[in-house]
Amino acid sequence: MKNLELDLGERSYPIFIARDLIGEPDLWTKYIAGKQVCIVTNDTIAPLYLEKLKAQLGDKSVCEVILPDGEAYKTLTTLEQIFDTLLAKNHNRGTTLIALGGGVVGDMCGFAAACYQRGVQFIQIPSTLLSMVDSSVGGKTGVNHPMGKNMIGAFHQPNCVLADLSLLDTLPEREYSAGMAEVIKYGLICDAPFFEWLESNIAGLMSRNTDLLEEAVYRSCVNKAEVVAEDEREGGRRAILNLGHTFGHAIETAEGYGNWLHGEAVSAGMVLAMALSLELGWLGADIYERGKKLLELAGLPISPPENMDVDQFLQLMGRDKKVLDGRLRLVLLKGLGEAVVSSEAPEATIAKVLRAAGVRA
Ligand SMILES: NC(=O)c1ccc[n+]([C@@H]2O[C@H](COP(=O)([O-])OP(=O)(O)OC[C@H]3O[C@@H](n4cnc5c(N)ncnc54)[C@H](O)[C@@H]3O)[C@@H](O)[C@H]2O)c1
Ligand SMILES: O=C(O)C(=O)C[C@@H](O)[C@H](O)[C@H](O)COP(=O)(O)O
Ligand SMILES: [Zn+2]
Repeated sequence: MKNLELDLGERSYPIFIARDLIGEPDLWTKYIAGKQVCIVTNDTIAPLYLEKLKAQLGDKSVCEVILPDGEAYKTLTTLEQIFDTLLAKNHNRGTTLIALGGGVVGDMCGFAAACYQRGVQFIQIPSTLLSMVDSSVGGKTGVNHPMGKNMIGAFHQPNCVLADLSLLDTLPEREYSAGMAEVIKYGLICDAPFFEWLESNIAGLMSRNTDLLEEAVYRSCVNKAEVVAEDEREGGRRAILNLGHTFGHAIETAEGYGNWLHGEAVSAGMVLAMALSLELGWLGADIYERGKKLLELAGLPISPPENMDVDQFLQLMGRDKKVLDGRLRLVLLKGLGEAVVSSEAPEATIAKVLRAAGVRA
């Protein structure tokens, strides 16, 4: 087992990473403060893991909310199901919510925890690679709006994160690849040795070798925890975690939530961000090629969708949460493991890079 702590003073919490962790209640149920527990999951994950989780909760008073599966349901409307159940079952401020699922369930459960009776505690049990390495850590919670990704949300940290790697045994290949996009992101933005380690081990990782997987999840969480500990609410450095996301969120919104998976859109977005960094003369062509190659070996798309045009891209990118005084701020690379947040890229250069990647003029 590998553990780490996200250091946020009195809101610090542990992240446990190993196989078969749900079955070790002594390790994690102490992070449930009171008697009441509400498990939030979805209709794909519930038949696989809900009973196993409930069996660990001994004398707790447990209820469950089973949401419809999919990014398209990451909405304010779906959230009402959680609030309706909590109220119907008389859950009070001492309740603890448990997110059992991927990033969609985690983001919604976390947001419900941030809002219910103005804030209750919650635990993250991530069940996808993406949620183990990224969304369960750091306290960003929220839902989408038809006009933009994650537009409504809150920062709300969990009490603990339980990354039980055995849950990944049932994860479909496409979803596993999507998670690899965020893993590779850490190498690109802040950890060149990790990027090189990923290059050397990508074949074993794609065949889900347990030791390699544990190491990749651990090193991803270490990187994320370090950035979040320094800048919890994205006043500055945390924005580097957004590499590829201004492009990627535009793709997800344009394509209809769920058609391009988040990790797929981020992969194509990171290639665009690297291409822009190259165009600005900030990044060597060798690093650009290595980044693209690694994403490809992870089974990820490296080009944006063919049906978008440049104006639509730029318009959607203009709604990004990092926009300041009407100017786009993009995460770009000045080298391997050296991300910067910059508003220096002229719109004409961004448009040129989009066209060069095959986006219609
Ligand atoms: N809060 C953050 O910091 C943060 C970070 C990254 C991404 N996100 C968000 O996370 C979401 C993407 O998360 P995701 O990639 O986990 O997608 P997801 O939650 O949609 O899960 C992917 C699919 O896999 C299924 N699934 C989950 N676990 C499974 C398992 N163990 N076995 C079989 N099937 C399983 C799900 O039901 C779903 O169909 C996006 O909404 C994205 O915006 C948030
Ligand atoms: O934790 C962060 O900070 C991130 O940016 C991680 C991203 O991978 C994640 O997709 C996040 O939800 C994006 O946040 P947003 O603020 O751009 O919506
Ligand atoms: Zn992301």
